[in-house]
Amino acid sequence: MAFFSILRTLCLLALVLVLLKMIMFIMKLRELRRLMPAGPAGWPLLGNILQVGRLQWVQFAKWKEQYGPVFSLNFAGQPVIVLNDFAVVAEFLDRRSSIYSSRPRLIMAAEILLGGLAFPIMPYGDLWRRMRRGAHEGFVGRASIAYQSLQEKESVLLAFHMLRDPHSWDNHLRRSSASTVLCAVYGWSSIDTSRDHIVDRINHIMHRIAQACLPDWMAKWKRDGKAFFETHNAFFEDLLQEVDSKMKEGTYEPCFAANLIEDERKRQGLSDRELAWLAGMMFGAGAETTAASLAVFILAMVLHPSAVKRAQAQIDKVVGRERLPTFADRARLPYIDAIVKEVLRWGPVTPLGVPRQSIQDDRYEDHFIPKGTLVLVNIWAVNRDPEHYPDYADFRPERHLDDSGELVDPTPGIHTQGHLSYGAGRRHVSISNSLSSHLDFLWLNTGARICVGKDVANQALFMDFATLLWAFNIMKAKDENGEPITPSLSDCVDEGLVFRPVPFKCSITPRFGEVGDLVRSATATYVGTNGIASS
Ligand code: HEM
Repeated sequence: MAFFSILRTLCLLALVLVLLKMIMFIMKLRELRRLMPAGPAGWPLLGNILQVGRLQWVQFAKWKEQYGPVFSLNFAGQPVIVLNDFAVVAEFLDRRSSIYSSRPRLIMAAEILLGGLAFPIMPYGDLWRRMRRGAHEGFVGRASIAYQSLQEKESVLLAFHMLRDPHSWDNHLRRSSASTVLCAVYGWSSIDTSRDHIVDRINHIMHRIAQACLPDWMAKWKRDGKAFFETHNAFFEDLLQEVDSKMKEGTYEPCFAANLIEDERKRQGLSDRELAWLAGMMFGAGAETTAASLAVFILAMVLHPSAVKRAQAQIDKVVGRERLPTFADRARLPYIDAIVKEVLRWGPVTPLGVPRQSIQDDRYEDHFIPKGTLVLVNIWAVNRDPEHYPDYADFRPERHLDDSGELVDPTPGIHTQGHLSYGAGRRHVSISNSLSSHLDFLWLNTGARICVGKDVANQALFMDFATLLWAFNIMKAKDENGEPITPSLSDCVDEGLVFRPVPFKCSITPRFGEVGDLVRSATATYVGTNGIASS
């Protein structure tokens, strides 16, 4: 009897202690929120987690109206700040980049399941710096030009598949983006269905990585533990090994992986395992983002026939109707580059970017921001910053052009991209490409987290947009009564970190009689008449 009464007293004591600890924790959090930038009040333990909803960026934009461009949240004890306009992004991610360039440390997800080798979500540190340098040398500035012939070829193949089966346009965009990045990384010739399982597998890994940004208790798969890492590690190592063997036989195609193997072995910078993951992550980060931006382009063209008309007039003048566009036409097709910028601004496919985490205590105006704060950049809201885009809801490529039709930056002094869809991470001023790329390299010491694939992505989007607009009319589909179907502007599909428009019907038809022959003969010069990759 006495034993049970002691046990009961001990249990009660333990309960009181737990309650006391919880109360102290809640009070500490309250005090912290009081010092941090103002933000919405939340529930006692869960904080604001249940208030954000599916389209978090839209809710964040509403809170911006109430609390200003920087506000704080509490995600079950994790302090968070959200940045919502260009000025605060420049303040935190450019001027204070040495504090705000890291990523949250996700022990179970990033370190155990992904072996600490997933570069896009890796906290700032020596391995990130070495991998970023490898990626930078392979993709940024002048290095991106090496991929232009591959991108021209993939655009022709994309047009070929569109011509054959326009209804499956979304599949063609996905195949084309996957193919472009895989060929750039591993030196393959254009992919066909036999490589689909590889694309599926890398996409599967990237979806897991996207979930890695969730707290451990929200993702059941994290319990799979080390087996996940071992399986996928072997997969990435095999892909790199294939390139290495071809290099030894002298049968390889120049590509990012081959350059990495050659340079890093000389420099002893990255181990074979690290190289294998770096190459795999470039595909993972680049393919779905580009494919989703292509889908936003189709949506924008369907909804804005005047932009299609103006683009096609410029293409007809510069390229004519006897050949397909190439990169040699780019300087004389500023309207197409303006469409690239406007598609990325208007429909950012990573509306909240990739989360950052601060690495030391900081002060902003009168507020305190503790070390370890999660930093979310509301790219969607920044791209609608009314100070730079008064008519932000409209799709208007002209905003990126001056009166003579040449490209200008609608966000002068802040960002040369004209939008924030590639993230941020170093001050962008108007400087030449090579100087910019040199500065990016120096910036590695303080953190240059902006998308490392942005130059390659801009090129791919330019070439695909120019080719599709040269070849096709892209319009609303009609329903059974002959009425045009207007696709939804706001619905989107959540693919982890990437959001794309919900699938919609549209009409993609050749613009003039010779398109079919010209596209078929261009395709044949690349892959031969019998060897055309099928989707
Ligand atoms: C339209 C296409 C693309 C979009 C919208 C996009 C967007 C982004 C964004 C928002 C970030 C986070 C930047 C930050 O934290 O500030 C990022 C990072 C990254 N992107 Fe892209 N991206 C695109 C294409 C590509 C391509 C084609 C590649 C590679 C070939 C690539 C490779 C990466 C990598 C490796 C990172 C991580 C960089 C780091 O953490 O240091 N991306 N991208």
